[in-house]
Amino acid sequence: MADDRIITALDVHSLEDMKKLVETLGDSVSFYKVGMELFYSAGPDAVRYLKDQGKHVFLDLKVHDIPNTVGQSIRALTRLGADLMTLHGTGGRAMMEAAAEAVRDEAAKLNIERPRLLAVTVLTSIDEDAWKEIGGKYSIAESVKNLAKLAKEAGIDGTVSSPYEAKEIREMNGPDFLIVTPGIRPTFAVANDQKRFTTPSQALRDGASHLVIGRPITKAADPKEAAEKILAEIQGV
Ligand SMILES: O=C(O)c1cc(=O)[nH]c(=O)n1[C@@H]1O[C@H](COP(=O)(O)O)[C@@H](O)[C@H]1O
Repeated sequence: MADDRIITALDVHSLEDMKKLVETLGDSVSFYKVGMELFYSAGPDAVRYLKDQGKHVFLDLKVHDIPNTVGQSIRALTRLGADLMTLHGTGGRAMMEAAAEAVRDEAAKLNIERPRLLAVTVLTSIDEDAWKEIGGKYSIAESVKNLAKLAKEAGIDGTVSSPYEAKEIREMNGPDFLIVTPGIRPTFAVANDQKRFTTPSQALRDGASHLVIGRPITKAADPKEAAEKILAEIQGV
């Protein structure tokens, strides 16, 4: 049976491919991520289809702009009824505050459950060399911690970070803060472009509330079997 802590990333570029995967995975997955590839190809129908199937939806569009634009965009996205949505923490305090206010206000107007907002910190494909190259002054760990603190202060519900930073964020931001970690690789999978990654059970032990897993499931020869192996690994963690 599915586990809401596992979010499967539907990184495909058509509604048909998405539906095929969702059918294949059946009741082994209850939470899906719609990211840029699928949303830019299929639009809001992708979210609607998943909600109609009774699935939870993480709408990962990583919004990043000036506060007014972000607030209005988050307002529009709130109407789609996703459970989780992302914005970039590096957009700063005022941008995150605008988003936090917009999502609360719009959900109250529509009388719907409020989507939870997550601030993306430092992408899991970035290592220390790549971080320095783009001007990172502090270590990745310090920078992620700083963004997680700022996000909480701005009224954001959680962060997207690598599993490496989960423990410190959990200690700092408390038990209710959402810590969503991509960069998850079961022992049977290859790393691809991920640089800061660990296994599903280790990420949960370190304090992650949800794990985002894409290719280890979706590109597996048997996606349902891969999902079930992951579910077995995290049982009891
Ligand atoms: O926001 C995300 O979901 C995200 C943030 C991050 O730092 N790293 C990261 O890999 N992701 C997403 O998580 C998913 C990981 O996919 P796989 O590497 O195939 O498991 C992709 O959809 C990425 O867009």
